[in-house]
Amino acid sequence: MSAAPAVEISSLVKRYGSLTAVDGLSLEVAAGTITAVLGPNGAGKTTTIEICEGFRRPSAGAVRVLGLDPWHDGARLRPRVGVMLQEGAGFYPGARPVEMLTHLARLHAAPLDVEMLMARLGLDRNRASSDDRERGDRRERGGHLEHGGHRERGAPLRRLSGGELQRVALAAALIGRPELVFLDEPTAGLDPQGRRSTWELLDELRSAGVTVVLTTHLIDEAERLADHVVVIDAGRVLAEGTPQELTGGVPDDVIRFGGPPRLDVASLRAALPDHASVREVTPGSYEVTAPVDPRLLATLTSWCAANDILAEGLQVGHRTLEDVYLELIGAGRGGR
Ligand SMILES: Nc1ncnc2c1ncn2[C@@H]1O[C@H](COP(=O)(O)OP(=O)(O)OP(=O)(O)O)[C@@H](O)[C@H]1O
Repeated sequence: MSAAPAVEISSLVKRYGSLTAVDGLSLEVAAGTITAVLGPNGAGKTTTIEICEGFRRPSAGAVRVLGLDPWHDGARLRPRVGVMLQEGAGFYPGARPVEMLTHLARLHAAPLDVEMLMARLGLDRNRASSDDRERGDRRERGGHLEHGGHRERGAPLRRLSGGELQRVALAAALIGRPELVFLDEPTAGLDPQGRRSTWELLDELRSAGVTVVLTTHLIDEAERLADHVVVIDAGRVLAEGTPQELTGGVPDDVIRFGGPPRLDVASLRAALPDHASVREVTPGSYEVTAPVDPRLLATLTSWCAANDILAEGLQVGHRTLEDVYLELIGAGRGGR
């Protein structure tokens, strides 16, 4: 398919005073795909996404979203794009989720059904939950129950848990049936079921042709969901590709094992072939990175035997996206 990219970012720069948060970043997001943007705190992910959403003005470079300039064409873009901000930023705290979503739905030409969306995101439970009743009862006993409606209509946003607010924020991004959604850490703080149902919903959106751009700190989320992963740090793209490309591009395999803390890794390193590297990842947890073959494994276990070390939980495995990510970030920081 040769559809135009949903998002095109070219040599983007964003400065906040003397700080350069985004430093010449270029990126394309193919229509109908899920792109995950990974990077450490302060890498420039939110800034980049907020520029795409039209909330921030670039210092330099060009951004096109659905073929439009988000800063100048915001009014044309807004009905076509869903935006999920962190922790429901900007919501009216006194509104109940159903009220807010119904209000947002009215602003769109062909919104999703509010009840259906709330049910899909587990927000219907909030509307008449035992907790809710308890809160209502408590207030009733105190003589402050507001026109008896609380039980029916659910708790206001200010009383929701962090995870519930996240779900409301996601619902708000999706209610208008957007062509493209930007999700800033959509599953941060969600329980495992919430994370799973969010992933299923995002899978369905992709099947329906919606383009999804999300930021996340959860590598497994990127691996599970994304067609395309972009790793950024210090406002630049360090690497990008499919999860398979990112993990498969490097031929090395990994052997992991446990033992006493502070083993002499230099001595182990010296016993192994030249191209192998050894590190103590956390105290007592070791990683040997090299193309693994039976001889390498035998050399490793012989070294352990000679040093009276029982290698616990010894495992041969391929590098995960997390391995690759940590190496990229480590290399980027080492080079600075
Ligand atoms: N409005 C602002 N004014 C000044 N500096 C800012 C502003 N917004 C962000 N920054 C700085 O820009 C850098 C990038 O921030 P950004 O929020 O884009 O990072 P991030 O990758 O989203 O981080 P996180 O994973 O912690 O959300 C940080 O150093 C941050 O402190």
